[in-house]
Amino acid sequence: MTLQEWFAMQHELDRYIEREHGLHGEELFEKKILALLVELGELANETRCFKFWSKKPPSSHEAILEEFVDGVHFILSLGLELGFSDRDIDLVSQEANEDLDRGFLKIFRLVNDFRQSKDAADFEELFRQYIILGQSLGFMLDDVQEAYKKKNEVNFKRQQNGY
Ligand SMILES: O=c1ccn([C@H]2C[C@H](O)[C@@H](COP(=O)(O)O)O2)c(=O)[nH]1
Repeated sequence: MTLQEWFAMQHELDRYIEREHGLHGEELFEKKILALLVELGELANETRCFKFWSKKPPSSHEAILEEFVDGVHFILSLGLELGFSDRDIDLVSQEANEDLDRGFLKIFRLVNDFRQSKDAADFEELFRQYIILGQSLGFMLDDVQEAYKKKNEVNFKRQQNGY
């Protein structure tokens, strides 16, 4: 899937949600920023990477991947809000974070930087670093795109079922 196809899938879902909830023209940027921060917290919780006080293991690889792609939805959606969907962002890298906690904290900071600046370069850096966080969790870009497609479909069904 190309990046343009990825944005197009998100665009369809966002438009469906907006129609379903009568939100056409509503300012959703800040809500989507908050939603992304919440998803990041949920993702960190599933990995349990920061829970030095607990011996419980992390959630399954699948559960963590599903949380991860929730975040991808909101990143794409934020890019669409600001008209960045035609940008050529190179998401392919071999990088991974050496320390997961710091990887998460970096994304929280990048989300806030992007919230303030609404700048294309900050958006691209956020998207790239989020993909690198995924690689640190063991997800290659292809896994992420496949899981995204599945969750996108689930999101449509949820809307159709009165979520
Ligand atoms: O405008 C929106 C609003 C929500 N979602 C998707 C992203 C996540 O996959 C899911 C979040 O749903 P919860 O399970 O957190 O309610 O909804 C979008 O793609 N676009």
